[in-house]
Amino acid sequence: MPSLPVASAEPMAVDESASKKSKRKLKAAAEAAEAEAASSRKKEKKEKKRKAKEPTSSDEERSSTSSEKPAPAAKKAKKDRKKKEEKVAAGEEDDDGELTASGDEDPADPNALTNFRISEPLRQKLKSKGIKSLFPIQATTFDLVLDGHDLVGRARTGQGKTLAFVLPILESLVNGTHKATRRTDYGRPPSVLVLLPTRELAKQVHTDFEFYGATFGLSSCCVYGGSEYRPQEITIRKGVDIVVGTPGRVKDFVQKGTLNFGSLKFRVLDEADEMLNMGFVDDVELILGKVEDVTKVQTLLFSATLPDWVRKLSLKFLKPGKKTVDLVGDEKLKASASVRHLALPCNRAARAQVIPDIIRCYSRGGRTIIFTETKESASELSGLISGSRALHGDVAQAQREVILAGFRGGKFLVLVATNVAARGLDINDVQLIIQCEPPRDVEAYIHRSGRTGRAGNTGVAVMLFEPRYKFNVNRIERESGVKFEHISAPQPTDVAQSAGTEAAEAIASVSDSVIAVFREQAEQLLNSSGMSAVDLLAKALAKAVGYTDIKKRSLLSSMENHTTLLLQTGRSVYAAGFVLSTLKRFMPEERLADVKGITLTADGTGAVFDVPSAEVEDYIQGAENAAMVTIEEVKQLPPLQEREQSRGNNGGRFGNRRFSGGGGRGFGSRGGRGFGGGKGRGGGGNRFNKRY
Ligand SMILES: Nc1ncnc2c1ncn2[C@@H]1O[C@H](COP(=O)(O)OP(=O)(O)OP(=O)(O)O)[C@@H](O)[C@H]1O
Repeated sequence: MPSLPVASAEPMAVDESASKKSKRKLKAAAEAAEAEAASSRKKEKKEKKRKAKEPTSSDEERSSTSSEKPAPAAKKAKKDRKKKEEKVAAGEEDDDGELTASGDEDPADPNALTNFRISEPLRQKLKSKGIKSLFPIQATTFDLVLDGHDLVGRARTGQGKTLAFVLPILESLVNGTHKATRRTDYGRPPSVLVLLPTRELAKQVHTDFEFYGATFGLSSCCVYGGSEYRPQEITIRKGVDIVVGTPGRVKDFVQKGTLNFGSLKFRVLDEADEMLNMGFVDDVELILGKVEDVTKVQTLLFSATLPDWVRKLSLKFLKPGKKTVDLVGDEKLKASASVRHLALPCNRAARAQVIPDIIRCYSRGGRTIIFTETKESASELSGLISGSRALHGDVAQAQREVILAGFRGGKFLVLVATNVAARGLDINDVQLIIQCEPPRDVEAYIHRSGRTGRAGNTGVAVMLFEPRYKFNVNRIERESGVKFEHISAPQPTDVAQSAGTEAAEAIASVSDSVIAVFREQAEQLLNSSGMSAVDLLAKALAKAVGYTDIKKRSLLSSMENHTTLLLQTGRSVYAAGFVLSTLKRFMPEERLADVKGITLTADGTGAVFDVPSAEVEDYIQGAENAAMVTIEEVKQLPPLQEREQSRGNNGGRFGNRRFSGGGGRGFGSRGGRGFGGGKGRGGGGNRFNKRY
C-alpha cells in the first residue's frame, strides 16, 4: 500500500491555504496543458496545410523539406486534387463515380479523403473510424505509393504511418496498377509482405489490413514466432493477398517453401531500424533477397527514426529512383511534439514508492506504460505496483497476447514493459509514459514516449534518473531535441489533491443504505478517538484511496524518510569534496556515509544533498555551532549546476564531476513540484532480444 509522501519541508497536514495553492497549481497546469494542446492542434493543422500545399517528396538521397520542389508525381497529384476539388465544389460526380462529395467532410481541407484517390467503400470504412482527412505523412505519400514509387517515409510517432502504406496499397491492388492482374484463385501467393520487428506490432498492423482490406475482399494473415506453425501454414497455402509478420517466422516459411514471392507487388518494412536492434538483420536481408524480379515489386520503408543501417538497407533494396518523405528531417525535435516531456530525479530504491504517485498525478485516469531496461526489473516493478502487469520477452506468447488485450480493454491500467512495447503499439488512452531511467539510445526514448500523445492527442512522458547520472538526461535532451521540464516527485498537496478528489467521489458514491448499518460503529469511533469528525473523515478519505501513512520524501532523490538540505559557506563551493570536508567539521565522519547526491548550486555558492530525516536537526544545529556555515531545509530546489559528465569519469567518490548535475533551470522551477509543475545488436538469428 503506498504511503502519502511529504516533502521534508512541508507541513504534515494539508492546510487550507496549501490546498488552495495546490488547486491553483492544478488549474494552472490544466490551463497550460490545454493551451499546449490547442497550440499543438493549431500547429498540426497549419502543418497539414503546409505539407499539402507543398508535397515534400524527393529523389534518392534527398530528404524532403518544405522548401524543395515537389516531385512530378506529387505535382500531378496536386493538380488532380485541385480538379477534384472543383468538381466537388460544382456538385459534379467524379468520372469513375467512386469519389463523391460528403456532407461531413470539409472539402476546403486539402487533406480531406475526397481529395485523394480513395474509393467510396474504403472512404466509408475510414469514416466509420472517425477518419475524415489524411494526416500529413499519409497525404504526402499517398500519390507516390499509388503511382508506383519505392519510398522511405519518416514521421514522428503517432502520426499515422501505418495507414500511410495500408491505404495506397489496398487501392493499388484493387483499383490501381495491379487491378488487371489481381488474383482471387485458391492457393494464390501473396501480393503484399509486411515485416515488423515484434509480434504485437505485427498483429496490430494485421488488424488494420484485415479491417480495411475486407472492404475489397482482400484476405490477410499474420505470422509470428511463439505460435503454432500449422494454422498459419494452412492459411498461406489456401492463398492470401497480404502477409504480415515478424522476420524470423517469415524466413522459416520462405525456407520451407510455404511462402513464395512470385506474385509479390509490395514489400513493406515498418519500424525498420528496430529490426536491426532485434538482431533481425540477416533474416530481413535474406527475405528481401528472395524476390527474383525486383522491378515488379514496390518497396516501402517506414519509421519514426532512420539510423544508418536503414539508410544502407534502402540503398541496397529500394530502386534508385526511390522517393524519400521525411517529415522530421533536420528539425531539432525528433520526439512527439504533443507530449509533455518531464525529467524527475529519483534513486532506484525510491522508484516503487514514487511511481504510484506519479501515476496518480499525471495519468488523468487513463492508461500508463512504465518502461524498464530489463526483463527482470519489469517483473520486479510490476510486483511492487499494485494493479499492474508485466510484459517482456520472457512472457509466453499466449500470455503476452492476454496481457496486451487486457491492457487495451481496460482490465488493468498500468503496464510495466521492456522495449518490446516501445515500438509502434497504438493503444487508446495511454496518457502517461514513465521511463525508469534514461534509455541508452535516443531512438528508444523517442519511441517509448511516443506511446502517448498519438493522433493529435496530448500526453505526458516522465523520465526518472539517478541524480548523479543527470548527464544522461542532457544526452537525451540534446539528441532528441526535447526540452525537459524538470520536476520533483509529487508532493503531498499534489497527491492529496488528486487522491482527495478521488476519495471524495468514492465516498459520495456509497449508498445511504450503509449508514444505518455503520452508524453505531462510527459513533463509537468518534467518541473513543478523541478526534473531531472532520479529522476522522480525513482519515477515512485517505484510507478509501489506499493511504495509511505519510512519509517524508526528499526533493533531490525522491527517497522516503530523507530530507534535502542546502549548505552555504559564504564563499564559492567548487566541489562535492569541499562540501564533505565542511560537514566533517561538525558531524561525525561515519554519519557522512548517509549523505546522498551532493549537487552544487548553479550560482556556485552552495550545495544541496539528502540526509536521513531523523538526522536533519543534528546537521542544522551542528552548522549553527560552526563558523561560516549555514544549513537549512529546502522546500524547493534551487537552480543546480548543469555539467556534462561521462561515465567512468567520477573524479573520486565524492568528486565534483560525479555529483554535479541538477537542472540549470532548477528542478520544479517551471511549476514542477509534481503537479503544476544494450540491446542485442547485429547477431542474426536472435529471434528475440535477450534483454527485453
Ligand atoms: N488520418 C487520420 N485521422 C485520424 N486518426 C488517424 C489517422 N491516421 C491514423 N490515425 C490514428 O492515429 C493513431 C496512430 O497511428 P499509427 O499507429 O499509424 O502511428 P505511427 O506513426 O505508425 O506511430 P509509431 O511511430 O508510434 O508507430 C492510430 O490510432 C490511427 O488509427
